[in-house]
Amino acid sequence: MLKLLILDRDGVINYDSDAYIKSVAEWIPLPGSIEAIAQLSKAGWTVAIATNQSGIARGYYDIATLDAMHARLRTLVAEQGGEVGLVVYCPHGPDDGCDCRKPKPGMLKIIAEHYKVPLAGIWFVGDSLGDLEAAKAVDSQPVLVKTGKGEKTQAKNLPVGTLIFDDLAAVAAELINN
Ligand SMILES: O=P(O)(O)OC[C@@H](O)[C@H]1O[C@@H](OP(=O)(O)O)[C@@H](O)[C@@H](O)[C@@H]1O
Ligand SMILES: [Mg+2]
Ligand SMILES: [Zn+2]
Repeated sequence: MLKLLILDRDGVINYDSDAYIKSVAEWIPLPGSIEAIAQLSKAGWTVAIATNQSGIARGYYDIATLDAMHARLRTLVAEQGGEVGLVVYCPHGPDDGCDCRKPKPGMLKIIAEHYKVPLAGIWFVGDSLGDLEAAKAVDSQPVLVKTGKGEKTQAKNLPVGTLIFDDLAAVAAELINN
């Protein structure tokens, strides 16, 4: 079966900001994250992304800018010999009542349907409680990294069974070496 790993974006792949990531210039990879995605990809993993982007609804940046950030991500990973799979984002605001904004699992379902794999047990790596709750809602494996908002999230009431790693590089090492 396909080896699928789903990642949150801000705070897992790139630095996050309470002021949102509003431009390609503000989209800065966390240390080791690009290499981790490339190594996973080269080890046969399909790496997809599920990211809340309420900054679109808030008017902080547009879809073209968001797409440019993801093009940058794909270029950087390709330079390391890897590739990025499906990127799904929720452009809505907290009050829009959509089905895709985490902690709802809508984006995870879209990714699973795209790759025709069940979500049960699939690792979803995030830095926010909503990421972990989205995973739990569809019986995926919640995985917390301590980057981004992760250390603050770790102090909260985490879903039972949440795995905790320092960063994405540590998650990649675990998956590749075990
Ligand atoms: O971590 P992912 O899902 O990739 O993206 C998170 C971002 O969309 C932004 O989400 C916002 O939350 P609100 O959407 O305003 O509740 C804030 O937490 C920002 O700091 C953060 O940059
Ligand atoms: Mg995040
Ligand atoms: Zn949405």
